[in-house]
Amino acid sequence: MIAVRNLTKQYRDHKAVDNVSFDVRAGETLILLGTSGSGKTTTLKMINRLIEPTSGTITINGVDACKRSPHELRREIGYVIQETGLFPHYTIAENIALVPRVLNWDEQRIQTRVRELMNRLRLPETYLNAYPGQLSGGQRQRVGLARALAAQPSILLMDEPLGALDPVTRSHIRREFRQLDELRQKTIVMVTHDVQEAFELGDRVGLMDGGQMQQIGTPQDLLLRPATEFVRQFFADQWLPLQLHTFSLHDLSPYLPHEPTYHPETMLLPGPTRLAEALGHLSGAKSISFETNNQFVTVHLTTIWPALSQLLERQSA
Ligand SMILES: Nc1ncnc2c1ncn2[C@@H]1O[C@H](COP(=O)(O)OP(=O)(O)OP(=O)(O)O)[C@@H](O)[C@H]1O
Repeated sequence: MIAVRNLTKQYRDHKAVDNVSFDVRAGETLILLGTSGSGKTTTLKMINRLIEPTSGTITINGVDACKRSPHELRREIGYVIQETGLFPHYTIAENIALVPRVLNWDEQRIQTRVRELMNRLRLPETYLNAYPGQLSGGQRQRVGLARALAAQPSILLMDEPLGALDPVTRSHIRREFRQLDELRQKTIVMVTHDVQEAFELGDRVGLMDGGQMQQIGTPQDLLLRPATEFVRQFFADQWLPLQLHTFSLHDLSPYLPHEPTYHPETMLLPGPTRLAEALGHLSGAKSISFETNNQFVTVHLTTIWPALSQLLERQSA
């Protein structure tokens, strides 16, 4: 869907982005991760031509992005930024309706779409006529996302969309993002410097440094098969929490004692639930269960840690 080839952006004698190539498949979430100044935002902004590349190509659905009008391109690609970029003197409804109005949708269709998005993003309809200043940071962030989704773009670019929020709200909204059907079907490129966020939301992660792509792969690839010493070091101090975000209850299954009966009083979770989330549930319940290969597996606090240690040992062997 998006093919980036040998992309470079040069400012005087400094290469902000240096010969970067990657693909983003339809429906995939690719996270651009890296320290400050590593070239993530510049790469993202070249995709919708907010920044023009010095050299290299970007092809979107088989068409060279540089051969298209930037305005037309940006109408088709949703864009979410940290400060949300909401217009303070427009109501929430007017902010969300911005692109559909530019595209001349009829008023009834706009109203229906605005309400639909507000419902999906859990924004009460009483906020329709409120102004951005009357909302909390987390709510404004949801409005920013609703605005980017309004005209149903197939591609969404997000630059630190949760960067301005406190850690608790951030992790809450992150969970909501993952569960949102509207986002599941989108091709997403998202910039963050938060490693856990990258591992939680990314199908694949591209780690950048000094304008170059150091490695691109699944979270497991980066963690367990680092291409360079830089990649290994980058994740070293968060190795365990990242593993918990990488592996699911399914992955743990071979190392858990399989009890013959399913305890109906336990909390039932889907098998793909990541271990970090499963542990969160387990801390508030005696046990959790999940289904794998047509049988239920029950997990207790006393059985999860030995199983996890075996799983990690096997992975790093
Ligand atoms: N307009 C510009 N003129 C000159 N240098 C620039 C310009 N924009 C960005 N740079 C430089 O290019 C490099 C990459 O910047 P970029 O904003 O892409 O990094 P980033 O990884 O997104 O960082 P952050 O996480 O801090 O936003 C930085 O060294 C930055 O100073």
